[in-house]
Order: sequence, then structure tokens, then C-alpha cells
Amino acid sequence: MTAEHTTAREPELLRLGGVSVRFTAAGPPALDAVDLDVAAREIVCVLGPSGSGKSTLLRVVAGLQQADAGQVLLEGREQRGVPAHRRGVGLMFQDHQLFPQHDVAGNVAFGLRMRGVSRAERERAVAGLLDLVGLPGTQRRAVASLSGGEQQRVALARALAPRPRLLMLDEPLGQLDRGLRERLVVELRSLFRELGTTVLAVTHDQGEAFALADRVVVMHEGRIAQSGTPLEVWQRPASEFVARFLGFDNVVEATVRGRAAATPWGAVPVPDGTADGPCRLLVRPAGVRLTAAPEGLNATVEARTFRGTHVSLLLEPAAGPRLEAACPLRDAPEVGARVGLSFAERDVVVLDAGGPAD
Ligand SMILES: Nc1ncnc2c1ncn2[C@@H]1O[C@H](COP(=O)(O)OP(=O)(O)OP(=O)(O)O)[C@@H](O)[C@H]1O
Repeated sequence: MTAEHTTAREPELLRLGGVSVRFTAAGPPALDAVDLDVAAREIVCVLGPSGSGKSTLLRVVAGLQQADAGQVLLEGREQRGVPAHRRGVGLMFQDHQLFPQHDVAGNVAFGLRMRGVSRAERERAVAGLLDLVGLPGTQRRAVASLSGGEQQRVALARALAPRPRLLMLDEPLGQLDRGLRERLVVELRSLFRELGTTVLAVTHDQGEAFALADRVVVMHEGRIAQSGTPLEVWQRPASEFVARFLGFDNVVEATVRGRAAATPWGAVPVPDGTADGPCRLLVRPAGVRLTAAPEGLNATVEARTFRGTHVSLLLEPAAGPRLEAACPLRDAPEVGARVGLSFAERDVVVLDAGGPAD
């Protein structure tokens, strides 16, 4: 350990510095000089499309994959050469791999038995953990007799049992149906908060990431495209890639001059302080306001989709590409209706330079 890691400031619980992994000499790296810090008790969710390097990142931290370059530090200590079982990290994978020949207690106690914890202590710990995950008294149940959601909780109890300093979850709720996932994710968050667990989770489901995380890290082609609180990333996607990944498609070329940008949709107001010149611009659907035609930009309603809290409208404007608008239920016009459009500055985001997402 070098001197800079022993200075006054507590080191991050996890620090990745310039971590690269390359599986093939010819292709792009799976991880490309990734820097990432995770503070103690922080819940970080890594989000990204398939193949962006999320699992590889977890595997490097766990010691299941060697980095070709860069450093992994846990509590300030370089982990190169430290085997997976000595890193003090817990892992829970998508297919939770419970041992079918063991009952619930046998599964939860697995890591404790490996560490030589006494039987009485194991029994106490298992009972406590099963209470914690909402499965009290299920010690003797066969894992095959449990529902998917219950098995997921057993897997979680097993991962928590050795009290890992860092808990890593790979698509933790991937197999479960949406309703159960939404409920479990809320439970997980409060459980981690209560225990003060530091969590690094990987998911391709943005709803899950946004509900679980203190901080969301969006990956693209082995690099971190954006890191921020769920609100920051949602409100201010940094690039066109992140915007489109989150499902925002109202992105156009624009030229900013003062407080407005010239776009194919006409003039769009931009936030104060935006630099003059060409850029890519996002208008979040909530910022596309409907007015009575023929005010503003005229458009026809092509489709409407009920989203529970609002209606999503697909609009064909008189000029420029199609637009999505989010509209309150009671105000949603019918398909075929002609409407006028205006744009709300607070939902306009100037995106970082860089080519359009592929
Ligand atoms: N063992 C391996 N050998 C060769 N290539 C690999 C290996 N593991 C991963 N890759 C490649 O590295 C890249 C990153 O893969 P990784 O599994 O980390 O992505 P991911 O974001 O977790 O994807 P998914 O969401 O599909 O699980 C992909 O291009 C993948 O094909």
C-alpha cells in the first residue's frame, strides 16, 4: 500500500483505477480503463446494455476475472493476487444457484460452515437472517418447494451470512416477474440501509437500478458513460447514448443562440448558461406541452399508450422528427387529433458532444 492511501481521508471501500480487461487481442476491450469508487454503505447500481461489461466488472472485483491493467482496492488494499474467497465480498448471481440437496438452513449456513463457525452459532445466525429476509421458520423447507421470490430471499440470506464488507449482486431479480421484482427491490433497499451494507449491483433493468441505488453508473462499451444519483441521471442524461438507453428519443441537432436553440421543430428554449453553437439536444417527454392548434408547432397524434400515471403520445409534427410527449390522463387527446406544441425549458437537456448512439 502506498502512502497516498494512508492519508487522513478514509479510503473508499472499493476503488477501481484504470481497470481494463481484454478477452481477445483484436476486438474492443470488455473493460476500458474503468475508474469507480464506492463509499462504505453506498448502494451503487451498474446499468447498461448487454455486452457493455457489467458482469466483467463484478467478476474483476470478486477476483473471478483478472484485470489486464489497473488496480482494484478494497479498503485501500490492492487485491491483485488475492483469491476470491479471501476478498471478503459476497456474491449473488441471477440464477442464485441454491444447493437443491440442502434445505433452506443448509443453504444459508453454507458460508458459515466453510469458515468453521460452530453449529449453535450457525443456527442462531440462520434464524436471524431468515427473519431479516422475511422467511422466518423455513429452516427445514426443501429449496425446491419455495417460490422463485422465496428462493431469491434464501440466496440473499446466504450471501449476507458471512457479513461481507461488499455485497455484489448480478441481476439479482432477473428471473422474477415484474410485480415481485418491484416489491423486492423496495425491501432490499431498506434491508441494505438497515444493515449498512455496501452494495455493488448489476442490472440491465433501469427501473430496478433507479429504485435500488444511491448512485447509478451507466456503462457503454466497457466504459462509464455516466455516474450520478438516479435523479441526476434521469433528469440530465449526459450523452445521447445515455438518453436513448433510458428510453428518451426526442433528440435532434440544434444550434444554440442565447436562450433558444434552432431545431428542426423550430425554436426550443435552452437553460441559462448554455454555450452558443451546434449541439445535440434532448427534450424529455414531460417537456413537450400540448396547446390548442394552431398555436406553436402543429402535430398529429399518431399513437397513445397508457402508462399508469400518464399517457405517452407519439406525435408527428409538421416539421422535424416524431416526438414523444407525456400527458396527464385527463388531457390526453385521441389518435388523429391535431394539436399545437411548445417546449418547456426545464425538460430540455444539452447533450455532451459525441456521435449518436448506435
Ligand atoms: N469469458 C469470456 N470470453 C470472451 N469474451 C467474453 C467473456 N466474458 C465476457 N466477454 C465479452 O466481454 C464483453 C462484456 O461482457 P459482460 O458479460 O461483462 O457484459 P454484460 O454487460 O454483463 O452483458 P449482459 O447484460 O448480457 O450480461 C462482451 O462483448 C462479451 O462477449
